[in-house]
Amino acid sequence: MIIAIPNKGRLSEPSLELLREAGIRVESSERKLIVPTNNQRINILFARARDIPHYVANGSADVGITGYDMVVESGEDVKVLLKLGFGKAKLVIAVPMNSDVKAVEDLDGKRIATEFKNIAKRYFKEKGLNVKIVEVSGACENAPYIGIADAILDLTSTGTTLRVNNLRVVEEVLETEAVLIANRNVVNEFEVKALVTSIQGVLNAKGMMYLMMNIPADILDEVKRIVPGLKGPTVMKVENGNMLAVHVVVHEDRLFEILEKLKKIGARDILIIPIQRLIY
Ligand SMILES: Nc1ncnc2c1ncn2[C@@H]1O[C@H](COP(=O)(O)OP(=O)(O)OP(=O)(O)O)[C@@H](O)[C@H]1O
Ligand SMILES: O=P(O)(O)OC[C@H]1O[C@H](OP(=O)(O)OP(=O)(O)O)[C@H](O)[C@@H]1O
Ligand SMILES: [Mg+2]
Repeated sequence: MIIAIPNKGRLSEPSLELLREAGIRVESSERKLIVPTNNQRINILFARARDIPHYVANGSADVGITGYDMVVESGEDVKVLLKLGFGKAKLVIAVPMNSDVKAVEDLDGKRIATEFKNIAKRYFKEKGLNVKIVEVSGACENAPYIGIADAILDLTSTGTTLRVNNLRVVEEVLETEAVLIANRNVVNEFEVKALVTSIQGVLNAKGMMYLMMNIPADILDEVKRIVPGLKGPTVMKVENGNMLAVHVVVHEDRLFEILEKLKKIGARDILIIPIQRLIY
């Protein structure tokens, strides 16, 4: 199986990291075209995020990681298998602060600079607006100031770039995040399914902790109220005395309040271990 992942840019490191967590490590550090992994049946194809939908659709790679925006822009017919939770951004239409444009409808007859010409064309066509698309390949925010466009269609996440360039959002067009995509002919293959299970297991486990503790048997009901767990806690008898060992999965965000409550009602020997994979 060949997995295409971005060779540069914002999605590159997080993609490698996610694969590492899912047990797939890239063997060679050189960024060759196709690189083997610790798994004999898996190779990595390093490519531009923008090209990955095409490579997956034509079978050069079986699966790939890229931005959902890139999938939509490419128009390729690939299967989106998983949302990956990183590379989150919004594709927005923005204009200079002092522009007269209040709503998208005011853009009729105007020029829009973007790296997303297909999405832009489709969007304005559906709205019945006649605009001129000015294609740029980056640093789109400059376009209104150098006089080549009246508005831009570009990605924003923290909003910093829009702010420092004195631009305001008129409309949100698309929400994007990194996705795992597959060629439609291979979605049912064992390796592809195994990859989905592995990555899903990693995503499910994010922030989840395995909590173990010893409790006096008579506080079990109270403990269950504090930590219900996935399907109720696992309860085991401790060999000596009237103690129980309780194991339960909790989200790390809840630990702050949970631990104090558990301690207060008599839980002790509390151990907390991060969970690497969680497959429901
Ligand atoms: N500000 C952002 N916040 C979060 N994700 C982003 C942001 N900008 C881009 N992305 C995501 O990362 C993907 C790749 O963007 P990136 O900037 O890394 O490469 P690029 O600009 O398309 O390529 P190039 O390196 O050729 O300029 C985008 O398609 C989008 O899905
Ligand atoms: O809301 P923010 O956090 O400021 O992010 C938005 C910026 O991020 C992306 O550019 P990138 O940094 O990838 O540079 P590029 O134009 O070279 O692709 C995007 O095109 C915006 O310019
Ligand atoms: Mg970019």
